[in-house]
Amino acid sequence: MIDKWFVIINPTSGNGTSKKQWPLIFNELKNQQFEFEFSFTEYEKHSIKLIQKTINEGFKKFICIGGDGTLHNIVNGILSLNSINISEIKIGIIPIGTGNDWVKTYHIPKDYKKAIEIIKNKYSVKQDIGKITLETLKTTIYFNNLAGIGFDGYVVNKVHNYKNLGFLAYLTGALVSLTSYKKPLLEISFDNTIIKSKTLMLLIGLCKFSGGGMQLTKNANPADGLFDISFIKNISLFNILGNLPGLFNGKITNHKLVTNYKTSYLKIKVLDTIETYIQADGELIGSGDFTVSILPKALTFIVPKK
Ligand SMILES: Nc1ncnc2c1ncn2[C@@H]1O[C@H](COP(=O)(O)OP(=O)(O)OP(=O)(O)O)[C@@H](O)[C@H]1O
Repeated sequence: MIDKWFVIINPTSGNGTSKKQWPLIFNELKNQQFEFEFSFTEYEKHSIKLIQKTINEGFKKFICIGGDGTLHNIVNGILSLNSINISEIKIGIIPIGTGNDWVKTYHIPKDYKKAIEIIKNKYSVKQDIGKITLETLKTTIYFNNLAGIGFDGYVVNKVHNYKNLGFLAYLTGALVSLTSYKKPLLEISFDNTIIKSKTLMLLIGLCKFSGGGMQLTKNANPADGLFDISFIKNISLFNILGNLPGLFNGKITNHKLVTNYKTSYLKIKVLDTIETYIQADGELIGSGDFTVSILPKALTFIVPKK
């Protein structure tokens, strides 16, 4: 086992801010007596390979410098390695992304010096992880923040056009997408419930925030062994504009058009031919039928002490 940290930097995250800030972060890590090695990601999803390689070399402590997509890839790299003792692995985060949604649940600050101080303190929590199995591709994808099918996936598909708008990128993407999106007919089964309906979106949450700070699931708790589900049949552009603050302060989950559930397993079937978009942690992962199950307290993250 190697006691040094391994730092993974996505130089493209936050519209290139990671790359610009790296020399400052490097110096701060040295000043704070961190012993570490590091690597930049060189292409999409490279952090999956990087983390697997470094785990195989014996590293157990990681620092992720990037946004939600980089963390998502790191989580996927770890969980798809079957042969390791995952409980020994710890992940700290210096958030430099566009949305930076996962860190908001834990109040990890964007200021890199404060984020490094938190990592140095090494206080950690175990968090639930979601596991998605896509039926057509027979692939498994893990998520640590929130997944969804429908309009939110459609927005993720468009949002790269607006990343230069920072945290407003997701809201802008959503407003621009509302007129062109077509609702698929879904069958959503969990526990003793079956919902068959045209669906604007189905959100499957572990943590509280998504879409650049929006709160679209109710009472999300990342370690209760349950997903927080929001099912939205329909909502008009007019309704969204009228409820704009509610998207960010969580009040939207009380809207009569939003239904909330808690469960640990769901099965989703697409009953028509309308194209579907499934997103996990803001990354588009596929389409079609899928199942989602929870892995209780599967991964350890370094967070501020409450
Ligand atoms: N060297 C690279 N070149 C191109 N893309 C990369 C590279 N390294 C990583 N990526 C991809 O960059 C994407 C975006 O990264 P990330 O989500 O961390 O930043 P962001 O989009 O700015 O932030 P957020 O997800 O918080 O909005 C990820 O899907 C990842 O696969």
